[in-house]
Amino acid sequence: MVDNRLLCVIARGVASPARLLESIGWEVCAISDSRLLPEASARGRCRVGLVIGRGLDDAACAELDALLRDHAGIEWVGAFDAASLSLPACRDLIFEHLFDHHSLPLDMERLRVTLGHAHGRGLLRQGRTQPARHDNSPLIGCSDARAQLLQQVRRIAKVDAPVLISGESGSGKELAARAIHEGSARAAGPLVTVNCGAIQPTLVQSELFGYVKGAFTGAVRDKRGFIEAANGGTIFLDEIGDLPLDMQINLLRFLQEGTVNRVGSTQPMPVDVRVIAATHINVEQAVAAGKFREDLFYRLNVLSLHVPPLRERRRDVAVLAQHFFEKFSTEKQASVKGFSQRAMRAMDAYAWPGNVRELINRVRRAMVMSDGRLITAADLGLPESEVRKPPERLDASRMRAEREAIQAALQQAGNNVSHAARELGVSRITLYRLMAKHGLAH
Ligand SMILES: Nc1ncnc2c1ncn2[C@@H]1O[C@H](COP(=O)(O)OP(=O)(O)OP(=O)(O)O)[C@@H](O)[C@H]1O
Repeated sequence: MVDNRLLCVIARGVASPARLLESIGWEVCAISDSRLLPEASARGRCRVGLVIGRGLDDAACAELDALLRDHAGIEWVGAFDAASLSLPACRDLIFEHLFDHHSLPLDMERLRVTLGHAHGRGLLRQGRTQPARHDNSPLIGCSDARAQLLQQVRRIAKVDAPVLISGESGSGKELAARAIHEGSARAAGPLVTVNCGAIQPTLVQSELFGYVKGAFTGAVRDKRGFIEAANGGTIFLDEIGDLPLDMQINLLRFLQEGTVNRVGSTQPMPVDVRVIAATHINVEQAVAAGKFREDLFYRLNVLSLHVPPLRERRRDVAVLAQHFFEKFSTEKQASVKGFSQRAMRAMDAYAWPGNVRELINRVRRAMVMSDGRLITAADLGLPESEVRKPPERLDASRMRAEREAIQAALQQAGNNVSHAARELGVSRITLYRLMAKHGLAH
């Protein structure tokens, strides 16, 4: 991977950054003038950048802010002195643009590890910039869970049996039902969606099965129900767990016989409808509690599909957020240009109890509320999350453990190398060699 280990360095207040970074093991491309940066990154090999700043002021931070914003495709790491770090503008830089930051003077070993992680992240980012949309599915995402879901949807669409979709509210059950219908042989027929929980219990029967003139007061003419309206297509019964028990038996009869009886009529009417039901409750538990008919459960659950909650497919979060950001940007002339790194981290860390629906609402609201160029975690109404450090590489942790053990042994032995070597179980010569390796002067 040597060919990609080019480090673009912008230094402010540091005389010779290339010399400072001699031992880093990367090819260093020091940029003295911001106009040279596009040229350097255009060489296409530069995935990681390092900003070194000593004695920064607000103007220098503003210049760096513009520069980093223009080169957001590079994973930037920062290194600043304590005075710069105390500046709010410098802290904003860190949170808006940087993958990680260090304080000066540099700990070369730590920096080498961070740059390695930044490089790895750059590679990952390359693979995920475009959401997996080549399949033309309305289900946006790039996680393995979403790929599996699509595969199941395709299989289920090929057969004509009833389907029971489970999943938390807002996770995309209705969207999955639509995808099944649209991928099935019934795609040219209607898709009728009924929210069973939203219909008054007294009206469920007439809404689902229809009625004939004179069936009850107000039935002034014949009316077909939702099931008949879906003839030749699919009926999607959302929140099936809310269907009253006495209605469940009628639905079961329809599933068994393929006919409906309008209220007030004894004439069964054949209908050709595929049923897809969905619920956010655990139907097996509802069956055990006597709230859902077991026979209906088995009749509906011929094919089952589970839509995982968003927190179990975190890789979809950024892609979905970006998708809806772009969608709403075209709806109205938005001044916001995207999400800040901090906002991305906050979304990544959040549990999304309301799933995709909640994400859509938060993005839409943030686009209205934001008064900056980038959406912040606060605009999204999310708590700021700590920077999640990637796990340390094994060789780096071995090095760190070795150095710490030597330092501790030397300290305990009052810097007596022979004593420390004995405590560590190595020869004096070996300890001298190790001390030199870790830059521990005696
Ligand atoms: N993978 C996805 N890609 C794009 N949009 C999605 C995705 N999943 C869900 N949505 C959108 O999120 C919103 C909620 O999804 P949907 O209505 O399908 O959820 P649900 O599980 O049926 O919710 P409920 O149980 O509350 O009815 C919808 O606007 C839907 O279009």
